[in-house]
Amino acid sequence: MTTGMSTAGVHRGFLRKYGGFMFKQWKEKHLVLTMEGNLLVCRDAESPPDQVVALQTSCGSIVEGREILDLPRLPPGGRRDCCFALILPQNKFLLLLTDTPEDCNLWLNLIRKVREGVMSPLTLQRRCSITPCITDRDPLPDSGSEKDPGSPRTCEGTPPLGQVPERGGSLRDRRQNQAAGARRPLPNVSVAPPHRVSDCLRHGNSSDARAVRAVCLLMGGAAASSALGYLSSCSPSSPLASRGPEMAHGSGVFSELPAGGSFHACSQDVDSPNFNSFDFEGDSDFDAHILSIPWFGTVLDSTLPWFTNHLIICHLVRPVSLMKRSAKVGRHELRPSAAVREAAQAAHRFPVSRGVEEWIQEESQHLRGRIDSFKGNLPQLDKIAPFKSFLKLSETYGPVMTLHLGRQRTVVLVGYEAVKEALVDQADDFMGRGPLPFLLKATRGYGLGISNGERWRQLRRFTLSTLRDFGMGRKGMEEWIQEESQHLRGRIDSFKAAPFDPTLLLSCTVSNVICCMVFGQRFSYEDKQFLQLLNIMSEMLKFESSPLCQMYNVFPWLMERLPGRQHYFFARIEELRDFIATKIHEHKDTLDPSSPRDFIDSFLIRSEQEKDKPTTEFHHDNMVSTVFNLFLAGTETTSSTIRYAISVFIKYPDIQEKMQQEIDSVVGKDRCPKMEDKKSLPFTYAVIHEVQRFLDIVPLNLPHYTLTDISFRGYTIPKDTTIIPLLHSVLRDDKQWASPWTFNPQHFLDQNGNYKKNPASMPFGAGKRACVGESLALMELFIFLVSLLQRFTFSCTDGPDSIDMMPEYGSFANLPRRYKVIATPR
Ligand code: HEM
Repeated sequence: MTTGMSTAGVHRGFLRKYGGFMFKQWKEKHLVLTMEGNLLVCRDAESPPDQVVALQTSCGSIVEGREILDLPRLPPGGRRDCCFALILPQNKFLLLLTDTPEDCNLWLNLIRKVREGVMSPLTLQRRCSITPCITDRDPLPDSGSEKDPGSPRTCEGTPPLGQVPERGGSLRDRRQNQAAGARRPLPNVSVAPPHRVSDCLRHGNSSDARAVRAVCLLMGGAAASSALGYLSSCSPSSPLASRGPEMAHGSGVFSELPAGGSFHACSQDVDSPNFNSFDFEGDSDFDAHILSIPWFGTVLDSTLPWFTNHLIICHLVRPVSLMKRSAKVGRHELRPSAAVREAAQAAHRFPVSRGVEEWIQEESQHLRGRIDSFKGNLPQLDKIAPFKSFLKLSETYGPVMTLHLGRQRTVVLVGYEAVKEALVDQADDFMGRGPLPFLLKATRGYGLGISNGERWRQLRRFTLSTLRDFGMGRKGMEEWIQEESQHLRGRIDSFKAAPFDPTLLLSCTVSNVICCMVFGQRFSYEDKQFLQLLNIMSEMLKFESSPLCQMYNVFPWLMERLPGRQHYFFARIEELRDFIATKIHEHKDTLDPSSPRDFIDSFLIRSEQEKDKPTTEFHHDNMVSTVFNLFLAGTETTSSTIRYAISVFIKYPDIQEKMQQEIDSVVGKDRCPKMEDKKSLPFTYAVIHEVQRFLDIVPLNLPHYTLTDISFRGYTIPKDTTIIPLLHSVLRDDKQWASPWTFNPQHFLDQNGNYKKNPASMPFGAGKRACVGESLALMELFIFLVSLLQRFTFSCTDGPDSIDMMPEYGSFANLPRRYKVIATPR
């Protein structure tokens, strides 16, 4: 635990906080004692305060640990003499626990003196002899980002971006950092303060003793009553003391409830860390998980009613299990609604009565309010296509804007200039990958795609060099693709110009290329296991863009416990992982270290070489998950792009015809196309790039992440900020494209009809984290599409007008619409 320090204005430090009427769990909090005599209780050093205690006006008294008669159970290592409580108005109190008695005394002395006005906090700072860990900025709630010269502009409805966190270090260190950051001021748009729940039963603001009892009953019963008892007995000045006898410990309806510690004795499920993360005080795992994947979180609004209902039921599960030990409480004749009663009974076979219903309803309103505050800017976003909203918001807030997607601070970079400056010019600063709960689960946190730091560096270098060794972007790979294109054409021939859906077939074709590289083999298009795996991958992509997956990314701990289709998908993912593990096993059995056949062989050889290195990243888990990454990322992206290109051919027959003429004149109808031909096929190559630009398959990019505080365009972006380099805005940037919203191959052609590169063509991302499969994907797109047009003309039954070029937007990927196509041999 860090201890507080002060010089220039603020006393900062960590204490553990206990607040509200019932004891739930000790939470680590960041406390700030300000010059004005406010004690700010923050989630962490960067968050705006969850609670502000004006010591001179709001703190009725201070009670030390030894005076507390019925102290709730302390966490491991906790000591009574490290504890004290601030008694606040409206029956609230704040219980604080430090690591050491010295810290406790320090905080007590400072707080007492400030509260009693013996010293102004300013004087205190001068006298205080603690090691300095200071800020020269005042983090009062109203000092939001308006006063913060270094934060990217914040959108309306957003809590202010936290100031650069004070990560230890001296004032001099930080001044140097600031100088280096060359921060510049930006006016802040009006900022909604974080929502606060007032008059909440659970938080004890109500003066209705009956209601408070119900809250105790609902939210923690026994422990809560003990806490109330403690307050009554240790603080005669507390308003609680005048509450009446039934509120005092040991009296009235709670008299037979066990002591505070018994709260922890309830079922394991209820006591699990994840369950306890149901904390509506804004300081728990709940916050940590909520909307960590920004675009997935956008469904929260629409799913809120569902979520709230479930929360209430979960809410009940806890008290009901506690009531088992205090059954006499039942004489209040509380009766819940049928639904709630059913859920409670199903969970615990315990009758609950009706009066609770109203309180639950009221509580649910507070809960909704509280959840609203968690949503940050989410209500402002399009739920299906959040990238559209980002683009719109940037018209007001500029190309570098801060949003809070849920509680996750997120900086969105809009337009080619901003994205290129970040990903390319400041590649080192922006190379972190943001955490994606769904992918974390699927990969168990291993593998290239999701990792950071040394693991990522090692895996990325190895993957790139190994894929190149096996021909990625080279002749060897070209031959594989040519061979695969023959299989594809043969298969399409077999449809004899009848309409067919090319989706699965194209997945087979593209996946086989990856399979050659990774597993050293291709699969027949009839292979049942192969088709099964492709089905899983396509289901996964759909799942990733679905509201269910978004729920998972927002509330993984909850969705893990609730029944639902998510478990089906995770089971399917396990099948995919099992398949990979089996292949690895087979490779081990047949490995010849002097002659690696594919990616897996190379990985096994490297694992063997590093087997005595304790920090090696070349182990089984990283191997399975990296192969998983390649298999997944390399299949659906490329095959969907080919499918979209076929839709373009049908929609614009003149473009198709022009390409065919060009191909006929350069490659002819019989020779296999090769990459070298692209120089002589400028129109064809331009169309392929325009297809990628217009499809915009990964509009938000994969999330990046700041691994340290960084300076960008004069702003300081704190560590642990999610970065969205909005690829959609780059591919539609009107400064870079003549007609960004129209399909126009001229975007990639100069006046002489030669192919012209455009640096804003970034469908693969850019910089250090850019797609490792870019050259492979481009080769596949070129060879497959050219060889298809050599042999077929594409159309559909309902004619070009029936083709909708707008993809099906998803929160993760934009996928082309599915059509039955007709491939007429030429
Ligand atoms: C049209 C096809 C493809 C598109 C549009 C595409 C797009 C992307 C994008 C936008 C990223 C994220 C870049 C960033 O974070 O800034 C990415 C990452 C990645 N792609 Fe692709 N990709 C394609 C094909 C492939 C193929 C064929 C492979 C496999 C060989 C592949 C493997 C990966 C991997 C492993 C990553 C993660 C890289 C890392 O985190 O360091 N992709 N891709």
